[in-house]
Amino acid sequence: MPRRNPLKPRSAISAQTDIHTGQVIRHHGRNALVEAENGERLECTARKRVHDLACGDRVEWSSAGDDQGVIERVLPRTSALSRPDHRGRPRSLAANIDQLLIVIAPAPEPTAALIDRYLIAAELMPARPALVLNKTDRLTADTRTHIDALLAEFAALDIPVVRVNTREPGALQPLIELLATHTSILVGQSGVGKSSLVNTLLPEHEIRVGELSEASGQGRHTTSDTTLYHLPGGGKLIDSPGVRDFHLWHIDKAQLERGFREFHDPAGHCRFHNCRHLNEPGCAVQAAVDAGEISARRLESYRKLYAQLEAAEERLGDY
Ligand SMILES: Nc1nc2c(ncn2[C@@H]2O[C@H](COP(=O)(O)OP(=O)(O)OP(=O)(O)O)[C@@H](O)[C@H]2O)c(=O)[nH]1
Ligand SMILES: [Zn+2]
Repeated sequence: MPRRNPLKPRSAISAQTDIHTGQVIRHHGRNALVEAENGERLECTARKRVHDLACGDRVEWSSAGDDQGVIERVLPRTSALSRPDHRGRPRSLAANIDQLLIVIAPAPEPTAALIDRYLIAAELMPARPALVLNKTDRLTADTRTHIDALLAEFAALDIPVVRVNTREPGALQPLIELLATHTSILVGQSGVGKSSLVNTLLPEHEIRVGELSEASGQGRHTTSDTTLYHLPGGGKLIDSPGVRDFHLWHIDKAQLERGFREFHDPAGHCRFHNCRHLNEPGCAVQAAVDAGEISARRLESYRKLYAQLEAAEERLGDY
């Protein structure tokens, strides 16, 4: 057996050999519940050098006794969802999400412009967007026509669309299939049924299992904490009231254009390399609209958002 180097302190040896990976299920400040690779959960404290921990973060942790650990480092994220804190600085809410589910319902009446904004948010995270029409039991002859046209426009952009309701047994199946193999979040207007969907999708024990022990004091979970849940039908759901309320915060013009995925190809053929697709001659995005390849409404929506960004920039410039 090799002898331990007597000059090497014990702690340094363990720090080198006892590093594991895991995922943050829920956290409260520096206290986090981490799920290890083997599925076991342990309470961890993050080292001071670990900044901006978020639910869903993949971390390296070392053992600190029975069911206790120390978060040494956050591994690079594939995506992040952040929102401004009370001082306007961005704070990460959730990480490593790969699917943004935009929930709509016959009422409150959905608007295409709102969906456009969520699609920009998805593109920037980045995450795959999908549309979930909930409350299909509430469709009427009138609302059905409007909703069908709306969904068809987005389906034509290769955005997956499912139709569900929380009232009939089995009516969530298309959503369950969409959630499997992804780490998703649900977003949408107030009243579309996001809480009802989460409550129907998650078994009762999953809602409780993420709780941090009361013993750690600061680790007490509140219903507003962002939590990562394992879904019975496969896949993971990251959820909290803050995540459900998420909408687009400040973006710049380049980010705006990235959010309109069907513009990317034609934009490469505009006469001017810095074409804004507003009213420039030789604009290939406008030509694609004229040829019926891109929806005129989408270009109009982009131009409205562009004008809003411009106005916001001018206001800032006044200071
Ligand atoms: N008819 C019908 N009603 C539903 C369905 N899903 C949810 N609801 C009802 O719609 C209302 C709003 O549902 P919530 O789950 O609170 O909606 P939410 O999106 O979480 O709303 P906020 O918490 O305000 O963001 C409630 O009265 C639900 O019972 C459905 O599939 N069909
Ligand atoms: Zn152009």
